Amino acid sequence: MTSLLSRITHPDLPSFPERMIQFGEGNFMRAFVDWQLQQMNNQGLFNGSAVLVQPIEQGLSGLLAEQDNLYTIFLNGILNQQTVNDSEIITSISRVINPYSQYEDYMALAEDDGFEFITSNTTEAGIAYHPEDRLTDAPQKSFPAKLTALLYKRFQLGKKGFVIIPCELIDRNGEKLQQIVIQYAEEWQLGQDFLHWLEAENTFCCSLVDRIVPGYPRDKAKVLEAELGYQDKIMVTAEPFLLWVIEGPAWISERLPFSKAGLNVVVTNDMTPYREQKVHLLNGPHTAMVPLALLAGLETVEDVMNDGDFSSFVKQLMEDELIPMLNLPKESLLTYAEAVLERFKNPFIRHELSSISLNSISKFKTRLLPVLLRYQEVNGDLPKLMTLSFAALLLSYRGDRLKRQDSTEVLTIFDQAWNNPTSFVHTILQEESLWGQDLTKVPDLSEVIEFNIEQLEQLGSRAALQKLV
Ligand SMILES: NC(=O)c1ccc[n+]([C@@H]2O[C@H](COP(=O)([O-])OP(=O)(O)OC[C@H]3O[C@@H](n4cnc5c(N)ncnc54)[C@H](O)[C@@H]3O)[C@@H](O)[C@H]2O)c1
Ligand SMILES: O=P(O)(O)OC[C@@H](O)[C@@H](O)[C@H](O)[C@H](O)CO
Repeated sequence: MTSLLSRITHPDLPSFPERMIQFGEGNFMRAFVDWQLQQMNNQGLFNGSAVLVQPIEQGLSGLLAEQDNLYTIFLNGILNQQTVNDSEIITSISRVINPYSQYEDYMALAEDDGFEFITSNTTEAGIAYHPEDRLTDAPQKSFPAKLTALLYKRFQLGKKGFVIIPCELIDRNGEKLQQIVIQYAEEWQLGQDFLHWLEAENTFCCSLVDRIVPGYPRDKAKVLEAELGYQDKIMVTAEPFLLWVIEGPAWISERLPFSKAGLNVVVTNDMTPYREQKVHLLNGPHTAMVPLALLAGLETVEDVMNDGDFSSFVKQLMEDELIPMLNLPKESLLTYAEAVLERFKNPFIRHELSSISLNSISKFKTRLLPVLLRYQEVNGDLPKLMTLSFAALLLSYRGDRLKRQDSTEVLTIFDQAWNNPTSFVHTILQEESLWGQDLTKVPDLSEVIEFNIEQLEQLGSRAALQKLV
C-alpha cells in the first residue's frame, strides 16, 4: 500500500506566505486559481499562497488537511499544436478553514495585513442573498453574508481592503457580489462609514473563467497512483487551455502578474464580448449535446465528438444557429468555435455528460435560450437543432428516461406537469419560474417542441437527429 501524499512523503516542497483568501475548495478552483498561483510561484513572481474557506458545511477541508493541503494536478490535452501530459504537486494552498467548525479562525483572517486578494467559486448558487443571515451568526449561511462579516471586521480594525475577484459563472459576478454585500451592510445597519470603506478600499472585479476541469479521474485513479508512487484522494484532471478575463483596473496585472508568468489572463475594462463568446459557443453546445447524447446512450463529450451524427450536430449548431446570432466579429467567432471543437475532442480527459447535465434547466435558460429567442426574432422561424435539443431536454426531465440532477423545486414542476401528459409541454413552456418568461407566447415553439418530442420517442434520439444534420 503506497502512502498518502503529504509533506512527510514530500519533505522538500516549498511553502509560501498567505496572500489570498479563496472561498471554494472544489475541483475548478484548485485546477484554475491555485494552479496559476503555483505557476507564478514557480517563476518567483508572486511568492504567495491561498487560504481556502469551505463555503458550505460539507466539503474537502478534511481530505485536504489529511494531505497537508497538497494535491496533484494532471493537465492533458493539446495546446498550441503540442500534446501536453503534465503532472505537478500543487503547493500554493497553505490551509483550509471550515467556518462551520472554525469560525474564529475564519474571522481571524481579517486581522492579517498579508491578505490582499479574495477569490471565489461557490457555483452559480453561491452568490445569493439569504434574508435570514445575521452578523452574529457563526457562520452565516450564504457566501456573501460570510464575506460581509469578514469585511466588516477588517473595517473595524482600520485595515486596508481587498481586490475581490469572483469566478462564479454568472453574469457580472463581481457587481452582483458587491450588491449583496451592500444589501447585508444596510440590512445589518453597519453604518455609512463601512459603506464608504467598502467602496473606497475594495476593488470588486467581474471575471470570466474558462478551463475544462473534469475533476477526479475516477476511471484511472489507481493507475495514476501506481505511476506517482503515492496515494492522492483529491487529484484533479484538467485541460491545458486556460483563459481568465478580469474586468478591472490595469494595475491588477502588476499586483497579480499572471501575464508576466505567461498565463492567458486578460485584464480589460469590458469583458462582455468574451462572456458572450464563451457562454454561448462553449457552454451552449455542451448543454445542447447533453440530453440528445445521453438519450442515445453516449457517456462523454469525447464520445459525442467521435460520433459522426453527434459531432455534425455540434458543428452545425455552432455554425448555423449560434455564430450568426452573436454580435461579435465573425472571424474571431469562427476561430473560437474551431478551438472549442478541438478542446471537446480532447482524447486525454474523460468529461462526463452526466456531470454537465447538473442543473440543465437553468443552464439552458442562460446558455441557449437567449440565442434561440434572438434567432426567432431575426429569422421569423425557429432554429432546428436548438429546438430538437430543447425537446430532448424536456423529455429527459419527465423522469421516466434519464436520471435527473436538479433542484427539488425544478423537479417538482416537471413531476406535476407530467401528471397530465397531454398538457405537459404547454405547462412547462408556460412556467416563468423556469425560463423568466412565458415561452408559449413564442410563435410556433409549443408545436415544434411537441413534434420533436414525438420524433424522439418514435425514432429515438439518433434517428431524429439524423433527419436534421
Ligand atoms: N469543472 C469545470 O470544467 C468548470 C469550468 C469553469 C467553471 N466551472 C464552474 O465552477 C463551479 C464549481 O465547479 P467544480 O468543478 O469546482 O465543482 P465542485 O463540486 O468540485 O466544487 C463546488 C464548490 O462550490 C461550493 N458550493 C457548492 N454549492 C454551494 C452553495 N450553494 N453555496 C456556496 N458554495 C457552494 C462547494 O463548497 C465547492 O467549493 C461550477 O459552478 C462550474 O460552473 C467549472
Ligand atoms: O461547469 P458547469 O456544470 O457549470 O458547466 C458544464 C461545462 O459547460 C463547463 O464546466 C465548461 O467545461 C467550462 O465552463 C469550461 O470553461
